[in-house]
Amino acid sequence: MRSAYSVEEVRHAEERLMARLPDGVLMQRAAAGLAAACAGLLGRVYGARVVLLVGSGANGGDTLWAGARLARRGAGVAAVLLAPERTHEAGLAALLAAGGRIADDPFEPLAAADLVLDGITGIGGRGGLRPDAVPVARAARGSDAVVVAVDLPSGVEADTGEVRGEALRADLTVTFGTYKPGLLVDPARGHAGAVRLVDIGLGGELPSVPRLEALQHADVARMLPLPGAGSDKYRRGVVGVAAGSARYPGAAVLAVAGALRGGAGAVRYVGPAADAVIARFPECLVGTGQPGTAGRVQSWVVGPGIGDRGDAVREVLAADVPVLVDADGLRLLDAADLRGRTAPTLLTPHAGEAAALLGVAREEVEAARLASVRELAARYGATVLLKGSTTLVADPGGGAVRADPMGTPWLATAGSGDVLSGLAGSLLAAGLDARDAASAAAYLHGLAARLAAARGTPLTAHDVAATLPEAWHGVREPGEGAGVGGSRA
Ligand SMILES: NC(=O)C1=CN([C@@H]2O[C@H](COP(=O)(O)OP(=O)(O)OC[C@H]3O[C@@H](n4cnc5c(N)ncnc54)[C@H](OP(=O)(O)O)[C@@H]3O)[C@@H](O)[C@H]2O)[C@@H](O)CC1
Ligand SMILES: [K+]
Repeated sequence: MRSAYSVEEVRHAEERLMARLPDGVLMQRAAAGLAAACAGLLGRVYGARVVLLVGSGANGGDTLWAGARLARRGAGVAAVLLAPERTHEAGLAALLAAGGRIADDPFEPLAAADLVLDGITGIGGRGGLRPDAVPVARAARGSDAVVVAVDLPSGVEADTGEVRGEALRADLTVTFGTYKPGLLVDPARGHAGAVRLVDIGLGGELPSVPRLEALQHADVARMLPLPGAGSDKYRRGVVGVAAGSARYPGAAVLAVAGALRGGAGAVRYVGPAADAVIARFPECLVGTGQPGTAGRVQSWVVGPGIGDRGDAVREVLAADVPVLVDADGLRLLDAADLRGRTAPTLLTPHAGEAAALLGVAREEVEAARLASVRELAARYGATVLLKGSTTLVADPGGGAVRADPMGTPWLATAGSGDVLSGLAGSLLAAGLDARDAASAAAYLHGLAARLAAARGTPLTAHDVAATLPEAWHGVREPGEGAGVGGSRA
C-alpha cells in the first residue's frame, strides 16, 4: 500500500524528527536520495549537463545539495536562481565549492541539458508557477533533457491534486518521506511522471491513518475472495443484478459479464433484458420480474441502463444487503431511501453524475476530485467511487481515501462502467467491505484494460470483462507477465 499524507502532517512529522537529529540531516538524506536517483537516470554522471531550477525555499536547498553531489562526480551543473536574493545559502555555497556555477541566462543551458532538476517549490508552494518561472519550465519541457521534479512538480497543489495555474511536467518525481496526495490524484498526478519515494526516516512520526492510499498488487491479492473446501455457491455469495431495459439490454449483459468474474458464487439477473443475458451467459440465473421476486442475494447492483425504472431502484434499496447504485440508478436515487439503510451502500458516479448529485458544475468536480468524493460520501452517507482519470473511493465515516493507480485512457469506452459495477457488486457479495470492493474492482478493471490494450487492438468493454481472469492472475502471481500494468508510480 502506498500512503500519502497532507502537508500539515508531513511538517509535524518533520518537526518531531528534526528535534532529535543534528541540523540539516533531513535535507542531506533527501539530497542523497535525489542525487542517487539522478545518477541512475544519467547512467554516466561524469560530463553530464545538469540544470537546477532553484526557488526560494528548502525545495531549492535540496536541489542545490543534490547538484553539488552530481558536480563532485564530474557533472557540469548550472543553477538557475529564480529568487537570487533568497536562495538557500548553504546549498548554493556547496554547489559552488563542488565546481557548479550560477547561470546568467536560463535558456542557453536548458537547451543543451541532459537533466533538469525542478526545485522551484515543494510542499511550501501555493498556486501555480509564477510568471517568471513559466517560460523557464516550458523551456525545460521543450528541451531533450529528462526532467526530475524534487518532492513535487512545482505548481501543483500537494494536498488535493489540483492544478490551479501552470505547473511543471516531470518525467520522474523524487519525493521525500511519504507520498503527498497530489502525487496520486489527477490532474497533478499527470504532471509527476513516475514517482520514486526516498526514505528520510519520517515513517514512525506519521499518523496511523493516511489521507490517501493507493493499492498495489499484493494488497488486492489479499482481498480477493477464494473458495475454501466447504464453499458452495451460496456461501461464496450471490450477486443480484437489476440493470438494462428493453431499449438498453447491453448494459445488463455487461454488468453480468463483470459480476461473473468477480468471485461471487452465482449471479442472478432480473429485468427486461433477461433473454439477452441468458443468450450470452447460460450460467446466469435470470428472471423477468422485479428485484423483490429474485430470491436471496448477498448484494445488489442496480442502475446500468435501467432507464426510468425508479421502482426497481427503490425496491433494491429496501433490501438489507450491500447495494451498489450506478448510472441511471444514480439519477433516480432518492436520498431519503439511503438514510434508512443499515447495510452498506456504494455509489459509483462519473464526474457528470457526481456533479448532478452535488448540484454543481461538472468542471468543479473534475478540478477538485478529492474534495468532491469526500463531500458526496458525507452527504449521502454512502461509500462513493468517483470514476475518472484517477478513480477515488471514499467512505462516509472518513478515513483514508483510496486512489486507483491502474486507471488508463483505454477504459474510456462505452459500457466499461457497467462491467465495473458488476465486478464491484460481485466482490460485495463475496463479503468485501464497500471500500475494499470498490477499490479492488477499480484496480482489477484498470489492470484488465491495460492487459487487453497491450494486445494492440482497440478495446471494448467486453474485452475488459474477458480479461478480468488475467488481471486476477496478474495480481496473485505478479512475477508472470508483470511487465504490463505494474504500478507506474
Ligand atoms: N522541512 C524539512 O525538514 C525538510 C524539507 N524538505 C524540502 O523542503 C521543502 C519544503 O520547503 P519550504 O517549506 O521551504 O517550501 P518550498 O516548497 O521550498 O517553497 C516555499 C518557497 O517558495 C515560495 N513560493 C510559494 N509559492 C510559490 C510559487 N507558486 N511560485 C514560486 N515561489 C513560490 C515561497 O516564498 P514566497 O515568495 O511566497 O514568500 C517560499 O519561499 C519540501 O518540499 C522538501 O523539498 C526536505 O529537505 C526534507 C526535510
Ligand atoms: K519541485
